[in-house]
Order: sequence, then structure tokens, then C-alpha cells
Amino acid sequence: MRPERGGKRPGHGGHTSSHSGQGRPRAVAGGGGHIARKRFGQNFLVDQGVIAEIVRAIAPKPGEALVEIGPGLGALTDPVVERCEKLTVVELDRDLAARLRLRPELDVIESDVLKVDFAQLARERGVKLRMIGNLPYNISSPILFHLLPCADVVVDQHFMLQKEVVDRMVATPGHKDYSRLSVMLQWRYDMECVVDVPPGSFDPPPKVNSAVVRMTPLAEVPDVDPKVLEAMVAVAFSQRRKILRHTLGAWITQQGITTDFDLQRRAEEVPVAEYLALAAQVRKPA
Ligand SMILES: C[S@@+](CC[C@H](N)C(=O)[O-])C[C@H]1O[C@@H](n2cnc3c(N)ncnc32)[C@H](O)[C@@H]1O
Repeated sequence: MRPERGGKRPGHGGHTSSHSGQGRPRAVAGGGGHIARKRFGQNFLVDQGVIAEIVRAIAPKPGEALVEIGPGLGALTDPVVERCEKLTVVELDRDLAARLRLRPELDVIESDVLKVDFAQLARERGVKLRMIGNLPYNISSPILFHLLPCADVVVDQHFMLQKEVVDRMVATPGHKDYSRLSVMLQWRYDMECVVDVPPGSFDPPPKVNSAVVRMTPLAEVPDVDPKVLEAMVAVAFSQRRKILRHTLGAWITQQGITTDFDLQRRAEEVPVAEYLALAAQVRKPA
């Protein structure tokens, strides 16, 4: 799990990279000879206590439509499918997908998760989905943004992420971690950190701490154009220590809206509801 950052997406090239770049590639403990692929963010959960805690937090039940992103070697897959009987899994690594296909209780989608249309999947199944996964950290934000428009077809999401990312997701105004991610996700979800996970719980261990976040879509959300909201918070947080008059002021003028929004504050001081109210105004015809 490379710490999250922008840049090139992992492709499906050769299959030779070692997980850590330290010395010779070593097979993952209990992985039947599998060598972790760094470009796929492969850090496999091996701590049975942590796995049990995560499964308890998810609390899968028979008949529920659970979907796991990145099942890997099955650390979460096995105890979850034991409880819910059928499980859909999305795995990009073709070798791991081939192993998973041998199991009749799994519906395997071999694909890049960012190409899967989860709204369509929910329509086909005729039920709302419960999303779970120990996500590849190098693309965790793109995955969260890919799922954002699907919030209304989702019951909840339990994701393992870099602890630092979870802190940003749940941060409130005035906190140093309050950021674009906080505003964009708090628009659509109620979120809480449910399990903290140290590096030693994985093989290979990542360089960062991890945490599992529970994301529950809010029943009612302001009708806001996500692109407008995203553009607006990007401008606002571009220089988070500056007074908004010097950043968001010009953007508001460009949108041609009149507002009593207080621009004498910094981006990090403004509650989510106020950003949403401002973005909602942009959609209204003049
Ligand atoms: C951090 S590992 C988690 C593996 C396993 N769930 C566990 O907890 O041990 C991330 C998993 O996501 C898979 N993966 C990486 N990029 C992906 C993508 N774009 N789409 C789907 N799966 C991906 C990796 O192959 C790997 O199995």
C-alpha cells in the first residue's frame, strides 16, 4: 500500500515486482506462493484479531448484497461470505481473480474498480449494496469519488484506508485535517472511524497507519452539482490559510451570484452546510 498520492494509475504489465523493494521478492504468508504486487497496492491483512474486529463492525447477514473491492487472498472475503452466503468481489489482479473464480459462492468481477458501474449493478440486483474493502491506498481517493454518485444505491461502506485519509474524511471545521475531502464526503455520508490498524497487521506491512471507516449515506442531501461543489472547494482550499475574499471571492463573482457568504473567514473555518448552500445557488438559473 503505497501512501496515497496522485499520478499514474497502476496497469497490468509484467508480474514480477516485489512488494517492498527490499531484497528478493518473498511470498506472502499463507498466500500459496503469491508475491505482493506493489503497483496494485497489495498489503494483505494477516492479523486474525483485526480481521475479526472488522467483520464484527461490518456485521454481514444472509441475503445482503455485499460487494468487496480488492478481495486479494481473501482475508475479509472468507469470514464475510461465511456470514452472507453470496459475495460479489471486484479484483484487478488476474492471478488473484482466477483463484477467486474457483469458488462458487463468489461472483467475481475481474476489473479495475474505477470502471465498474455500481449503480447499474444495484439496478440489476434490485437491491442496495453494502460496499466493503481493504482498498489499494494508491487509488483510495479516486475510489471514494467514483462511489460518490452511487451513494443512493448503497446501504453503507466499510473501507480500510490510510489513517491520515480517514482523519481528513471525518475532520470538522477548525481542525487541521478539515479539507476538500471532508467537505465532499460529508455532503453525502455520515462517517466514523471504527477500527485503528497498525502496519504489523499486514503482510507486507505498509509504511503508514491504517483505519477502517464506516460511511453511511445520508437520507436527505442538498441538491448540489458535484462538479460545482468540487470546483468551489478546490478554489477555497487552494490556499487554506488565506482569507476567502482572496481565493473564493473571484470564483463567486465569476458565477454571477449574489450572496451574504462571509468571505472574511478561512476555508478551514466554514461548515459543510455553508459550502453546500453556496454551491446550490450556482445551479439556480438567474
Ligand atoms: C490492500 S490489498 C487488500 C487485499 C485483501 N482484501 C486483504 O485485506 O488482505 C488491495 C487489493 O485490491 C486489489 N486492487 C488494486 N487495484 C485495484 C483496482 N483498480 N481495482 C480492483 N482491485 C484492485 C489488489 O490486487 C489487492 O487484492
